[in-house]
Formats: sequence, C-alpha cells, structure tokens
Amino acid sequence: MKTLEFDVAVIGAGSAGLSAYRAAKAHGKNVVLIESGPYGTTCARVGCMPSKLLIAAAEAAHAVAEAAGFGVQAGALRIDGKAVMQRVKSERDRFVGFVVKGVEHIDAAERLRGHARFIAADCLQIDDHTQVKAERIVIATGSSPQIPKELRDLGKHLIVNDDVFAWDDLPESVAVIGVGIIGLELGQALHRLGVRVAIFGRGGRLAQLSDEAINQTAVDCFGAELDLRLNTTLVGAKLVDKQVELHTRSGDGNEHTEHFQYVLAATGRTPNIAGLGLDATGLQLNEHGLPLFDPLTMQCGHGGIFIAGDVDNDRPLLHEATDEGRIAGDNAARFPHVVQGLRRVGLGIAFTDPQIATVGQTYRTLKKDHFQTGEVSFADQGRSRVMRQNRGLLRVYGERGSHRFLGAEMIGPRAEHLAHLLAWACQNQMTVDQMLDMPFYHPVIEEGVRTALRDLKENLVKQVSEIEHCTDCTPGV
Ligand SMILES: Cc1cc2nc3c(=O)[nH]c(=O)nc-3n(C[C@H](O)[C@H](O)[C@H](O)COP(=O)(O)OP(=O)(O)OC[C@H]3O[C@@H](n4cnc5c(N)ncnc54)[C@H](O)[C@@H]3O)c2cc1C
Ligand SMILES: NC(=O)c1ccc[n+]([C@@H]2O[C@H](COP(=O)([O-])OP(=O)(O)OC[C@H]3O[C@@H](n4cnc5c(N)ncnc54)[C@H](O)[C@@H]3O)[C@@H](O)[C@H]2O)c1
Repeated sequence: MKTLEFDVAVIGAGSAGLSAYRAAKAHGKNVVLIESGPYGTTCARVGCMPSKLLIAAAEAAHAVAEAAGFGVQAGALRIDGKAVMQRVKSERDRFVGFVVKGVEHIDAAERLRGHARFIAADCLQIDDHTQVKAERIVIATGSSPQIPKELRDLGKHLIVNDDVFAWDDLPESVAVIGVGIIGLELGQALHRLGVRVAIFGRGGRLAQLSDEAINQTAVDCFGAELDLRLNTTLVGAKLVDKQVELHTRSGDGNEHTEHFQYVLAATGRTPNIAGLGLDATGLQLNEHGLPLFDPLTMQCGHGGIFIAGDVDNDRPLLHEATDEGRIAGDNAARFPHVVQGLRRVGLGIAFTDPQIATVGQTYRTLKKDHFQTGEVSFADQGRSRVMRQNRGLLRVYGERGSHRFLGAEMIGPRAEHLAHLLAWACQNQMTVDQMLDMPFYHPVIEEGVRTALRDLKENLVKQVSEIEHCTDCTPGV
C-alpha cells in the first residue's frame, strides 16, 4: 500500500473534474486527479457529442424525406445503418481523442487510476493500492443511468445511452422508456433513421417542461410524428426468443404486450456516490445520501470537501459541470478562504425537432401573481413557414411592476439560438422594453421572439392600466 500526499485531490476526470483540476493548479497547488473508468468524459464518449452526431444523421434523413414538400424529388430514401454508426463513432472518437490528449498532458505523478473511497474527511483509499491524503477534496464523480426494476432481467437487450454509441449497425426496433431529454432526443433520431421506435412515458410531461401550453404543443408535435405513449405504466418485461416482450398499461387501464429488439432505459440518472464512503466524511447528507453544499462556492458544509458536476444532482448539464468544477477547484485551492463563483442564468436545450428550450425562471419556478406571459405560435411565423418548420410555441415571462424579463419555455424551430438570445438578455437583467429596442432583421425566426415580447409588454402594461382606470379604486373617474 502506497501513501501519497497532495494539497488537493479531485475524484473523477470528467468535465467537472478536469475543470476543477485546472482551477486548483492555477493556484500552483499540488493536485491529484483520480479516475476509475476510461478517460474521455461522459459528454464526449457517451453523452452530448455522440448523441448530437446521431441526431445530425437523423436530420439529414429527415431533410431528404421532407424535400418533396419543396417540390424537390430526392428519390427513395435509403439509410445505411453501418455507415451512420461508423460516422457517429469515428467523429466521437476524434472528440474523445482531444480530451484524452489533454489528460495525458497532465504530469503522470498527478494522475491516479482506480476507484476512490473516503476513509476520512481528508483521506481517500484508491482500490487496494494507494492511500491519498489531502486536506481539500473535490467530488466530481458524475452520474449513471437509473434502471427501473422491471427491466433488470433483460441482459444485453436492456440498453442505456452508452450501448447505443457502441452499435456497429442500427437495430430493427427499440422501446424507449422515458420521455425526458435523452428519451426524446435518441427516440426521435432512431425513428428518423428507420428504426421502429415506441416511446413510453409514465406521465404526460416531456423533457422537464413545466408550462402546460408548451408541453401540450410538444405533445402534439411529437405525437404527430412518433409512436408516443404517455401516461403509460411499465408492467413488466421478459426475454422471449431473443426479443423483449414488453408489458405496459395505458392510461385507459388496458394492458398491452409488444415485442422489441431492445429496450432503452432513458429514465433519469443517479449521482455516482455508491461506494464513495461519504459516511466517513462526517458531512451532513440529504435523504438521497448527497452532501449538502453551497451552489455558489460548491463547498460541502464548512470543511475542505467540495462537489461539482452531475454528482450534486443540481443542474446536470455540461456547461454547469465545467462552471461548478472551476468554482470547486478554485475554492479547494483557496480553502479556508472560499469565494462565491459566477453562476449563470439557467439554460436548457433538447436537440429534438422542433427543439425544446428553457431559459431563466421556468414556469414552475415563477412566483404566482408576480409575472405576466407573452407568447407566439410558430404556425404562421414568416421565416418558419418559409422553411416548412412552422411548428411550436414560445412563451416569455416578465415581472409585473419592473417589467424585467424573467425567463421562457419554448418548442420551436432553431430554439437553441432563440434560447441563447433570451438567456443573455435575462442574465443582463434587461426589461422587456430594452429587449424590444434591440435590432431584429427580416425575415428571421427571431421576429417571433419580438412578437412574443410585444405580447408580453402589452399584457404587462394592460394590467397596470386596468388598475389605474379601476372605477372601484377611484369611484367617479
Ligand atoms: C446521452 C446524453 C446526452 C447529453 N447531452 C447533453 C447536451 O447535449 N448538452 C449538455 O449540456 N449536457 C448533456 N448531457 C449531460 C452532460 O453529459 C453531463 O452533465 C456532464 O457530462 C457531466 O459531467 P461530470 O464531470 O459531472 O461527469 P462525468 O463526465 O461522468 O465524469 C465523472 C467521472 O468520475 C469517474 N468516477 C466516478 N466515481 C469514481 C470514483 N469513486 N473514483 C474515481 N473516479 C470515479 C467516472 O468514471 C467519470 O469518468 C448529456 C448526457 C447524456 C447521458
Ligand atoms: N440536450 C441536453 O442538454 C441533454 C441531453 C441528454 C441528457 N441531458 C441531461 O441528462 C439528464 C438525464 O436525462 P434523462 O432523459 O435520462 O432524464 P430526465 O429526468 O430528463 O427524464 C427521465 C424520464 O424518465 C421517466 N421515468 C423515470 N422512471 C420511469 C419509469 N420507471 N417508467 C417510465 N418512465 C420513467 C421520467 O418521468 C422522465 O420523463 C437530464 O436531466 C439532462 O440534464 C441533457
């Protein structure tokens, strides 16, 4: 057994861990990066990048299928599953290669391989070969797919996102369980690539949307294209003749039995804390066993342990993981003099078609009676119609009184760009008037944003004038 001492230890060489390592090194500290799995990060290996590569192939197939709508006849669509997966994997490997190269540039004496487990608040056991003593430790262990118990006996026919990006060819059929972001992104992409797909949701909410009007529009959009089964309960699943026999109960109480080659569990992700020995840290843990932490400093309690990335179960997105890692690593190096780091306005994007996005305060987090809404449907929005992408709805929220822009939920064409524009306005605390003073070109989808903001402004003003001209408040006026 070796014993090593460092100023800072970082557990996990994912996006959050790498960011923490660099931030701590910037203070000239002696830092160790500990990783139990393959280098390359979840984002590059089995997350953001390969999923967007698969979606890009699906978009190409969809464009060909849709071309006839413009009077362009592209001939019969033929999808070469092997070529699709070959491109997904080779481009993915290129992205992973850059990350791995970066890790390999780190001094070998500052990299350790193995599973880290706390044996004290300032001491980690790495597998059975090394003990690492460090007064400051960053937990950046990421998350893993959560598997419903009904699916656990399906062997290789139960798949998660990682397995999809290991395929050499596209399968015949997949049942996707879960209508969150992963379920919708991968489910729609596979469907457009010719795979028989059914997507099952136990509730009626798609991709974490909280505004009912947006959610209903999303249900209508995806329901028109995909085999989408909402309010459906998973009853059981078993293997019969190398096929999954899936039993479900639909909202009307009827039971259904169907057969698929694979079942994809897209049912949320769980923080990687199993076997981490958090009990040995003396930290206060919540009901899920996660340490309580300050999201501005990433400090757990008042000691030298910090947390960052998916493992903290707060905002499981790539840009948040790197921000949190930077704050955690910086503060680990500064400890005990920790400082608050920059947290940005909330921004979430699902790369479906149409895209779904949320900005700033989502409908769920708005204070009742403190806001007004404005909206635009993309059905008749000029540029969206030109492109035959005129589906969706944008709802924007503004604060009563101050007229400050608070946030938005949307499903619509190129929502990734609209969401960025709105997020920047939100972080700059702009008012609706200030946003309307900005230039809008013609003809662009952003003109739809302007329509929604004008509607919001009208509703904000209307409310004030209704009060001002209220005969009950000022009798005789
Ligand atoms: C299919 C999919 C698509 C996604 N698409 C997007 C997207 O488009 N945009 C977006 O913003 N986000 C997306 N995400 C989310 C994004 O990938 C994550 O938020 C981000 O990768 C989290 O980074 P992390 O550093 O917290 O975790 P990871 O990158 O998973 O790093 C954690 C590391 O810790 C290691 N580890 C765990 N336990 C231990 C231990 N005890 N000892 C040592 N090492 C340990 C793991 O092996 C792992 O390498 C997607 C996720 C998935 C699954
Ligand atoms: N574009 C992106 O930014 C992107 C893409 C993919 C993933 N991600 C990140 O990854 C995280 C995980 O994604 P996800 O889609 O797995 O999680 P999610 O929380 O978005 O969705 C999980 C879904 O599974 C359903 N579910 C859970 N248990 C179920 C069961 N037993 N039966 C049926 N349905 C069940 C939930 O109701 C929900 O609809 C997301 O929170 C997101 O932050 C982001």
